[in-house]
Amino acid sequence: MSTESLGDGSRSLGVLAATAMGAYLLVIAGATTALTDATAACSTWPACNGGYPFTGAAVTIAWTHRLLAALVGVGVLASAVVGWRTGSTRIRTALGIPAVLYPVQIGIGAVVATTGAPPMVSALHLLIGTAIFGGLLLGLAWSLERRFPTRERDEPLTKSPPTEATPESATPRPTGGLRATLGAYYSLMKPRLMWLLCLVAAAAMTLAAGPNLPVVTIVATLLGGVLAIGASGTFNHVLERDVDQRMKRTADRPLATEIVPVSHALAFGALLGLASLGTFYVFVNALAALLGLTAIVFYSVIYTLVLKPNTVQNTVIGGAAGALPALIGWAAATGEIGLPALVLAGVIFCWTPAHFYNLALAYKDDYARGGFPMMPVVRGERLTRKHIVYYLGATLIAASLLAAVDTLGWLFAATSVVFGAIFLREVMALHREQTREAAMRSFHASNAYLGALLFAIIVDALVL
Ligand code: HEM
Ligand SMILES: CC(C)=CCC/C(C)=C/CC/C(C)=C/COP(=O)(O)OP(=O)(O)O
Repeated sequence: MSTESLGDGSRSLGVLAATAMGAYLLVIAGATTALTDATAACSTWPACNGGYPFTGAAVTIAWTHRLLAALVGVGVLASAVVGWRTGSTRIRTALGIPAVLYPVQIGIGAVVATTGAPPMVSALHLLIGTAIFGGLLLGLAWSLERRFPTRERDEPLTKSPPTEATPESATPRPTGGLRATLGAYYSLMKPRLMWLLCLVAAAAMTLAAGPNLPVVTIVATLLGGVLAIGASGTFNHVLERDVDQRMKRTADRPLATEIVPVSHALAFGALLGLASLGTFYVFVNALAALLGLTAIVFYSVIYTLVLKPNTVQNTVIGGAAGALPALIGWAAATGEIGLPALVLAGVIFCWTPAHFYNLALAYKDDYARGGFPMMPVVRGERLTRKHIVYYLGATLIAASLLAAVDTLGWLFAATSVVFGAIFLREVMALHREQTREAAMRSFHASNAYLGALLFAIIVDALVL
């Protein structure tokens, strides 16, 4: 992580970030089967089976874990010193706790290595590792907040009265034509969301069934999902057509410009919804159809009508709808809902605010103009940036839990660490730069993190 360009105090932030990600690497590696196997191959401590040479992959993994643990230990000490120097009680506490827990963790690590890892001791090792990571991340979030206060006005805005807006692109009202009409119906389905939501369902199916799933189930689940997103996206356009006219980002949408009549859009949405549920019911199973219906109703009605205009927690609660494809994928493969599916849904749930709050920052004025109580609008930019760090941390912890409840391996762990570090780097840049461009980079890093993680799940479960 580049610390040179961060300016005064940036080296300290770099130390905190690198130590937090190092601690995370230890946690997620500890949760994977690769390290469990390695522990069995290396039953003496602190050196593995008398020291050199590194005989075989398992012993190499065990050695790497121990050497990395020593390195992170130095980082934890350095972080405690950094925290102490700030003079802030909460930063001192957040960064002091990892320093106190670290020797305990080393002792438990020795027990895990030498006694064949009884489940309770291994679980405690992971739990304390997570607490160390959590302390470091909180210390980082609070240090970032202190180091980079919001440059512009940051008083909470009240729900501002909507005002007229000119479309950002000043799009002339389309005059029709088959191409334009088809394009309008296509955009009603919110196609840009589809790849990632489909990847969620695909990852869940793969986790549940590995390569042993009939092609028809895979195709029907993804098709049913695409149609469900299309239906709920269309209903969302219908319900928000007035407010879309007032927001620059959305003023050129097909219902805001009236290129598509409301009645046609409603019929299109209903058709997509029926096609989705029919596909799920006929080619997959009744549970998948029920979950698909829940997702459509949640996004179109509960999120759009109830949550989005009325509560600052709209994104957090709304994340439950985005997490449903994880349950749909698992249900498609097994006919039930399993623990790994719930944990994967938890990953998506935690990730959603870390994903959307970047856009909420980038389009804060637009959301205020539309009268939506988005986090930066009602609670300010500083708090929103800090919450992005919190939810990023929660996402990483949820991903390590997924490694613990399922048999995921090194590719999954490495992807979460590498793309998590890239995401964290962009979130730190957002704190520093506080521009729309930085918020958009952080938004794209959020999508890259989840996309890569889901892809790694699929490859891990199918190939490795
Ligand atoms: C409350 C939940 C969520 C909110 C409020 C939200 C909000 C948004 C918004 C406003 C956009 C821009 C859309 C556009 O310009 O058309 C967007 C883009 C996107 N969202 Fe979300 N989102 C949420 C959850 C999710 C979930 C659960 C996923 C997938 C797992 C997801 C994946 C995407 C993708 C792939 C894009 C497009 C990115 C691009 O165009 O580069 N979102 N989101
Ligand atoms: C299977 C299925 C139906 C899944 C649905 C999953 C789901 C709810 C995804 C979340 C997508 C979402 C809320 C996007 C845009 O927000 P917005 O509508 O607030 O964005 P806008 O400001 O662009 O209108």
